[in-house]
Amino acid sequence: MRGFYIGRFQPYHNGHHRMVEEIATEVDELVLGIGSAGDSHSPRNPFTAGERIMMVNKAVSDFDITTYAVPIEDLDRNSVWVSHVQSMSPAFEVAYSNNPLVIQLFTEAGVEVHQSPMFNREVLEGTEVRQRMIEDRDWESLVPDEVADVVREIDGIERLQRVTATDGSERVGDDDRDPNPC
Ligand SMILES: Nc1ncnc2c1ncn2[C@@H]1O[C@H](COP(=O)(O)OP(=O)(O)OP(=O)(O)O)[C@@H](O)[C@H]1O
Ligand SMILES: NC(=O)c1ccc[n+]([C@@H]2O[C@H](COP(=O)(O)O)[C@@H](O)[C@H]2O)c1
Repeated sequence: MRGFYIGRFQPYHNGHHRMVEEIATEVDELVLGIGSAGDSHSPRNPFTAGERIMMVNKAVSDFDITTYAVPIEDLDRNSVWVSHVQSMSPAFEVAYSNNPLVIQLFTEAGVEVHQSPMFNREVLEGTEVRQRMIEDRDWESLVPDEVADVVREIDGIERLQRVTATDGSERVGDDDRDPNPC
C-alpha cells in the first residue's frame, strides 16, 4: 500500500521523523509532499523545495520503505487542492496528516485519512526549531543529523537570521495601518 504525508518541513524535524517511523509500519511506499513548494527565503518558510527534498530524502533513507519526495505548490482554491495533489503525486490509498484543513479536504474528496499522535509537541514544532535557529540556541537536537548537515551545507542559519532581521525602518504600528485608506 502507498501512503501520502504532506508538510511544509521548514525544516523536517524529529516530530515529522517519528510520524514517518509510525507510517512505515502501515505502508510499504510513502509519498512525502513538500508543501508550499514555491515558498522560500521568508521567516516562516526559509528553505526552498529543493533544500527540503534534500533534508527529507537523506533523513528517511534508513527506513525500510520506498519514499518519493514530491513538491506541491499552494493554490488559491482549497476546493480543488486534493485534485492538484493527486495530479502531482504517485497514486496513493491513504493520506496521513494532523492538519485540520488537510484532513477536511482529503475526507471531502473521499480519501482515507489517518492521524497520528503529536510527539513531544512542546519542542518538536517547526516554529520552535526556527526560533532557536534565529536565537543561536540548540536546534540540532530537534532534527535528524542529516537535516542539520543540510542546513549547515546551505548556510541556512545565516539565511534565516538575515531574512528575519528588519532594516530598522519599520515604525511601531506600521502593520496595523489600512493599506488602502479611502
Ligand atoms: N511533533 C509532531 N508530532 C506529530 N506530527 C507532527 C509534529 N509536528 C508536526 N506534525 C505534523 O506534520 C505535518 C506537517 O507539519 P509542518 O511541516 O507544518 O510542521 P510544524 O511543526 O507544524 O511546522 P510550523 O511550526 O512551521 O507550522 C502536520 O500534519 C503536522 O500536524
Ligand atoms: N489550497 C492550498 O494550496 C492548500 C490547502 C491545504 C493545504 N495546503 C498545504 O499543505 C501543506 C500542509 O502542511 P502543514 O500540515 O505543514 O501545514 C502546507 O504546505 C499547506 O500550504 C495547501
